[in-house]
Amino acid sequence: MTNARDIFITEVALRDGSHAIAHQFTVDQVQKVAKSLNDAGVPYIEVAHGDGLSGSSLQYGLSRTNEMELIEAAVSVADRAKIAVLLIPGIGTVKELKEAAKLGAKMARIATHVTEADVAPQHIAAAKELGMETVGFLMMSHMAPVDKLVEQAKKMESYGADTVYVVDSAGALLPDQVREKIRALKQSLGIHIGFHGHNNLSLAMANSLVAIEEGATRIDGSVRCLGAGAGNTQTEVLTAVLDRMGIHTGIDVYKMMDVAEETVAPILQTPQEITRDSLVLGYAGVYSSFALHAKRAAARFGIDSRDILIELGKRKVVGGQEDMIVDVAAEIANVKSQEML
Ligand SMILES: CC[C@H](O)CC(=O)C(=O)O
Ligand SMILES: [Mn+2]
Repeated sequence: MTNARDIFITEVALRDGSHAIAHQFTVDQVQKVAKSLNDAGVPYIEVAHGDGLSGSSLQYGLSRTNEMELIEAAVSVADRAKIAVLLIPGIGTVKELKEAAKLGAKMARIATHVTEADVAPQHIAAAKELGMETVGFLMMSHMAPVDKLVEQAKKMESYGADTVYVVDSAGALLPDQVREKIRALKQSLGIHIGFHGHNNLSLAMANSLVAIEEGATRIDGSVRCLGAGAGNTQTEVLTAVLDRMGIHTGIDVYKMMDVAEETVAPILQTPQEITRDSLVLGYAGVYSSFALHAKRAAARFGIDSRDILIELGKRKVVGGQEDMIVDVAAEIANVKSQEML
């Protein structure tokens, strides 16, 4: 085994986990988590609102703390790790990207729906000009057949992305589907391939390992599963499993366990687990970040949140269409009240 990393893990709890705690991170929390991740040897730590730069809004959920303050706090303690930011074109703009870069963010992950890579070139180019490492992040990858995914990934490559990710936003992909997607990308592209899983069907670890088997070298994880829905591939577990497999991540297994137990667990009001809502996200193929919104809409209209999520899955709703959650809930409540007459 050499000292070089075989697999580069990006820790996403301080961005994807923002969904799970309704965007309530404080500077103190981010600083403590980022420092302990940095000290454990995690190479990339993503920090932003759950919906990426500029996501704080009534539609997506208001942040307790300005994300630029959070990024600055993370940068101030990361002397080894690079701080990454996520940007969904249209929610975030080049202006916020420049601000984040000025504060010291070194990686930009430009996220689009899996069929919409075309909206990314401007932001990828801007990130490159700012000297940032760039990632094309193809969300809701379960919604595209392999040839479509390859077409879109090639676009990301042509725009200058250093890496392209298969993003299982809904936690809906099965291992064989991950296998064929990553295999096809590996055969067709000359850049790094990454995988971002959600654990709604309890497959995030299996899917991450399959992705690695097929040649992915960039894998996302969230410590203590602090991510949307049931969370992501659990970073401390992934680190231990890869170590057992002789795959070098550069992360200290004991220190990573300590981050989970001592720094992140106390932040969670309830442990991240596969609840019936997160299970339905994976089962119906719905965005993991929709879970909290659906729960609130269900309470407001006195209906079962699973009915909302199943209907959203049928309608193939994509990220950015959060307003549909309340529409669907109102429709279901209306139908139910008609039935009771
Ligand atoms: C809404 C952005 C989303 O949370 C990005 C992501 O992590 C995913 O699609 O899984
Ligand atoms: Mn995610």
